[in-house]
Amino acid sequence: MGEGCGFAEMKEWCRSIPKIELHAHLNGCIRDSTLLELAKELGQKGDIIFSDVEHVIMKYGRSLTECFQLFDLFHILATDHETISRITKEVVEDFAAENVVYLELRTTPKNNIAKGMSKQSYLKAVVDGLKAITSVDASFINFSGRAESFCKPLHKSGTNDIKRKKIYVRLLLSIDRRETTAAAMETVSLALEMKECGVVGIDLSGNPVVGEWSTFLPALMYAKEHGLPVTLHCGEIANRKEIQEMLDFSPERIGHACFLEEDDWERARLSKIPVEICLTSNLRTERLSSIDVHHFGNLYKAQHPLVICTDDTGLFSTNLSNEYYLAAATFGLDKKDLFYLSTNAVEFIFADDGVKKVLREIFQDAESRLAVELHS
Ligand SMILES: CNc1ncnc2c1ncn2[C@@H]1O[C@H](COP(=O)(O)O)[C@@H](O)[C@H]1O
Ligand SMILES: [Zn+2]
Repeated sequence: MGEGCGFAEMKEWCRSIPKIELHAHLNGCIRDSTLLELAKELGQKGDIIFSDVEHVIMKYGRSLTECFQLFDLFHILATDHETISRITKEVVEDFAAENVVYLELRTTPKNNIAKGMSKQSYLKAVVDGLKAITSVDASFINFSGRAESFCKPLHKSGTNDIKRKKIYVRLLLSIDRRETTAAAMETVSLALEMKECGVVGIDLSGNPVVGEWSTFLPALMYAKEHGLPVTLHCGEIANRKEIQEMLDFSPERIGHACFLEEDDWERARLSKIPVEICLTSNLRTERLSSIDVHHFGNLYKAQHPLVICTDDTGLFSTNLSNEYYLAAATFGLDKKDLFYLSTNAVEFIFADDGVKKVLREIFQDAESRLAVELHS
């Protein structure tokens, strides 16, 4: 960490600077308090045994396998449309509260016949959650399109209230590795239909030991052909063949990248593919022996395009400010380094140039405001 700067001061700096979050899964970011409340309700209905679930929710360390068991539980707790809207609203409010100015929130649209849910109605519930946000100014709509009326925000911000946090939110639709080619195609078609509601790209995620690359490729190619950017969970486990196939696909970004080998990195370096770095997630799921050997160190030194992200704030009890702090504390970054790391992330977002322009202005304003600290 930068010399002459105490822990508390650095933590406050990480919280106060504007930040960009590009890798956060909706259901992985549910507040513990909300999960407990939902679990209590289901416990009272006799659908689950609350004491068992409470123990699992409050547990600190989780293996990668346990994470996916836990997602199955989260999906039971947050199944209906109302709950999806509620968690969306809360997650955006939480990111805005720690000065995230642009959030690309990803989520897997789900078909659930028992709940009368289709992928489309799931996404509508997410958008309803965005519309319901009142405590911060959330901008999430591409106004140019035909779905405008469906997406109209319900609440307008008060123009005199200069203290209100502002956050741009865009959505990535995730394909779960358990899904079939047809289901993956359905997600990509939905993303194309819902572009005007702020959907800006596609993600491939889910348990990395499940599924085959060839199953998802047709849908991902379809996205590419229609100009929809793609980010892939790549190399979360050591699967050499799949990592190479993923790099052959040339996604717009990759997440994790824990198990790339030297020649994979050579390709990644040449193509300058931005990497979404999730330090706490990788540490907790034991993707590396200790944080100081994380590939962030070498990539940062090599000035490779990087963006610090959380992955699952709820699951890993973290937030974006904490991830910036962890990077500083582990790799000796100072205030200025962190600020420019955050600023550079603007260039890797999937939203259009109009949003990029606004974000660049937000960072320029912050740079002027923080000039003394940045240049001391
Ligand atoms: C820990 N590392 C990870 N690796 C791979 N996929 C992950 C993940 N963390 C989360 N997800 C993916 O996101 C889903 C939860 O959010 P949504 O239901 O989509 O909102 C999980 O079910 C999983 O598919
Ligand atoms: Zn992830």
